[in-house]
Amino acid sequence: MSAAVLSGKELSEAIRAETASEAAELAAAGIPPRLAVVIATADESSAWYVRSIARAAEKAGIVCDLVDLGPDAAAGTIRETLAELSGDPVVHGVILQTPLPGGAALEDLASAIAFEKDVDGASPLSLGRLAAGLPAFAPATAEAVVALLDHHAIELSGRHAAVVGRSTVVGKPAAHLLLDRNATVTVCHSRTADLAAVTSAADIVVAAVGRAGLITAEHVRPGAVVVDVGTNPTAEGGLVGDVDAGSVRGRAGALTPVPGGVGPVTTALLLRHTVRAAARTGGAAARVGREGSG
Ligand SMILES: NC(=O)C1=CN([C@@H]2O[C@H](COP(=O)(O)OP(=O)(O)OC[C@H]3O[C@@H](n4cnc5c(N)ncnc54)[C@H](OP(=O)(O)O)[C@@H]3O)[C@@H](O)[C@H]2O)C=CC1
Ligand SMILES: Nc1nc(=O)c2c([nH]1)NC[C@@H]1CN(c3ccc(C(=O)N[C@@H](CCC(=O)O)C(=O)O)cc3)C=[N+]21
Repeated sequence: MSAAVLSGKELSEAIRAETASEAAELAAAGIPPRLAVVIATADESSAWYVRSIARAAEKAGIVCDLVDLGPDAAAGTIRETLAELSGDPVVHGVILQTPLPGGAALEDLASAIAFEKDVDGASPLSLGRLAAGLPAFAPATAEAVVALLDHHAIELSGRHAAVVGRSTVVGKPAAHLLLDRNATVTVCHSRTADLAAVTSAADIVVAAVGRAGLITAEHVRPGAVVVDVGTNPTAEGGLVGDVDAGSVRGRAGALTPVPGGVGPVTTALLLRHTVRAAARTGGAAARVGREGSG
């Protein structure tokens, strides 16, 4: 048996096409959607993401500003930059890349991102609302995990999902989204005593750790669905996941590839969020305009 390949290509292309047409409408209405990417890291997987965002934004007709503060930026500088972008009326979306310098916490700095511009759902307000089941942008990666499973018609309700990783960017929000879909969720992390025992009891394993090849066949129950979120740079200049695809492929029922799985869907959803954020400010401006002239 060889696991089915859960590609993100078709889904990401569909989201990008829809996003491009919404962006064109907004631009025609005088509201060109604009995303600011704040970078304070030399991390190679972040660099992959930033390149992917910039390329996809250009194709979708979204203006993308890369604000690179350097890997030694002080937390105060990052915070001020986020506050400034939040106050800039031509910017509709703001994302702060992780990891952050000097152990700064994303959830602390991201509180400087205005709620309506928090297109990667990183601020405590967005995350709190997500956990409470209230409307907010979900972190694009966590949303991509569920969107990719939905796209491939994988049932979530009543199934046991093990999420490996508990970051604010992926693990925790992915657990909330899966819970919202009536999965029974276990969250694992670096102190989990027997990782293989937990993950091999699950129907769905989501790996979001950042360690190449951590998840091997012994972590996976025969026929389980495995979602590989990891994007680990290789010495050859490529990307590999957290899943040892060579061994897991022969045991899992389905597996997302890296590259070409969760990554492209993440990028597409971030751009969709940006366009939706722009549409909302546009709607508000139009209302103000009507009220002003009426
Ligand atoms: N494809 C995509 O769209 C995206 C990919 N990524 C990639 O996903 C990966 C994870 O990213 P991110 O969540 O930001 O990373 P973080 O470093 O913030 O979090 C990693 C998590 O993995 C846990 N962990 C570390 N070692 C182990 C272990 N041996 N066993 C079990 N758990 C472990 C950590 O536990 P603890 O909390 O105890 O330290 C932590 O919760 C990275 O490769 C990143 O590049 C990220 C976002 C989007
Ligand atoms: N606040 C924050 N949110 C993140 O979501 C976040 C982050 N910080 N820091 C870095 C990691 C890493 N990450 C990736 C997303 C997509 C690809 C991606 O699109 N990869 C393509 C390959 C690259 C390409 O060909 O475009 C693929 O998997 O097919 C890679 C990496 C998001 N991250």
